[in-house]
Amino acid sequence: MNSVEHAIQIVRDSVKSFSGTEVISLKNAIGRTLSKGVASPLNLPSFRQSAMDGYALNLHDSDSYEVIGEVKAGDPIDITLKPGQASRIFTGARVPNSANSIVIQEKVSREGDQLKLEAEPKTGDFIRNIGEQIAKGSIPLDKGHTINPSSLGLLKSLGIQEVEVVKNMKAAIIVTGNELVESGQTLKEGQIYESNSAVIEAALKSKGIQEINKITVRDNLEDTISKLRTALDENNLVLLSGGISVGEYDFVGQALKALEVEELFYKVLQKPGKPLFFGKRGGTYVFALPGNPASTLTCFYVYVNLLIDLFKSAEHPGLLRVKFPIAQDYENKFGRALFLKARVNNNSVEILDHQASSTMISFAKANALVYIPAEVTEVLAGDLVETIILPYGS
Ligand SMILES: Nc1nc2c(c(=O)[nH]1)N[C@H]1C(S)=C(S)[C@@H](COP(=O)(O)OP(=O)(O)OC[C@H]3O[C@@H](n4cnc5c(N)ncnc54)[C@H](O)[C@@H]3O)O[C@H]1N2
Ligand code: MOO
Repeated sequence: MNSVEHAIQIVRDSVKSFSGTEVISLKNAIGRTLSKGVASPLNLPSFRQSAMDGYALNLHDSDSYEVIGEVKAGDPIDITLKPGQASRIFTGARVPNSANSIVIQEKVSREGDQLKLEAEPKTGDFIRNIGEQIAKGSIPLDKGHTINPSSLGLLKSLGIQEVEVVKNMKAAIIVTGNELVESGQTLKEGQIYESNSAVIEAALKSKGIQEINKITVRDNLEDTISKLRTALDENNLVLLSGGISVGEYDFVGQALKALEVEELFYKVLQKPGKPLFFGKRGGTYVFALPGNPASTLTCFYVYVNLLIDLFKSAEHPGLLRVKFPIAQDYENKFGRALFLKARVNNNSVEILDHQASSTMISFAKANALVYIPAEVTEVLAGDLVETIILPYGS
């Protein structure tokens, strides 16, 4: 059976990054990856700004100043200060051209127009200079950067409204399983509420994928083949949920064969997610994700997430992996690599209860997955373990 490392390498080797680009509105850009660096159209700040509430000074040799005016944030005025004169000023306000220092209001006493300093301000104190954060024409964000809330804020502060990004994948989610029922309906004996498609859809959206087709198939070969065929023709990423194991009603494997999807790997020595399938047909990538909910999401984070990043040439493909000391002893009795739902707390990582592939309870509380290689049978408290940081962990 494939090792985790081999399977990841196959994903890496199979992906051709996509060269198509498009210009999109910044408000739709979360999760999208820049196809070229963004040049700043202005200096940030574009005028000298006060970093504090206090007084703008034209420095001289005494600690006494005369206050001759006031500048609030947003005021366009420029007060001319002679040496020894000051202006009341507030955080974010334009510093008068003639001022060369700001003193904070906690360090002065004021009587009428007379100001007495209780500090020795130096030239440049609390003044944010023009272009100090970002110089006009410089490239604050490079090609390959994936837009997140903070980079969205940065681009907004530069007045940028559109960005050029790599075209993203168009995805289909195919859900198999006769036992599955949409929420809102009454469950009959033997039925469960369908949840994987919502999980996969949310995870895809957070990767900036907006075109997502959700398809449901019955557990029969004809329906699976016909809907899979259409999905393969119309998308470049097809994610199937369930039906990939060895049961008599698991038709996904047969349908993939019938439609000549090239198998790149099937089955990985891992828990959860052993029956994971990865293949390709033309320019379409296909994952058959094992149906157990925690298996589906683990496989998404470890493999699908990586593929999407590689496809759009993201600067840092895949989730961040770091080493943490493990908080407790942990035995690997399975002879498979483990991805364990875990929480990083301060300086260690704790494995959570409820690791079964069928439950999301620990996943919901996790902020990381601990990776234990297949050949490691036991880790002891304090050992460093590879820890994959989850995007939604909080
Ligand atoms: N004899 C064997 N049986 C199984 C093996 C095996 O090696 N030999 N492998 C087990 C492993 S490991 C896994 S993982 C599962 C994966 O099987 P499938 O991908 O075929 O998934 P299903 O059988 O369709 O479903 C498994 C489980 O998950 C529930 N499920 C499925 N889809 C959804 C959904 N969309 N929303 C919520 N829950 C879902 C389903 O009801 C089942 O309980 O196979 C083992 N069996
Ligand atoms: O590998 Mo399966 O995903 O354990 O349940």
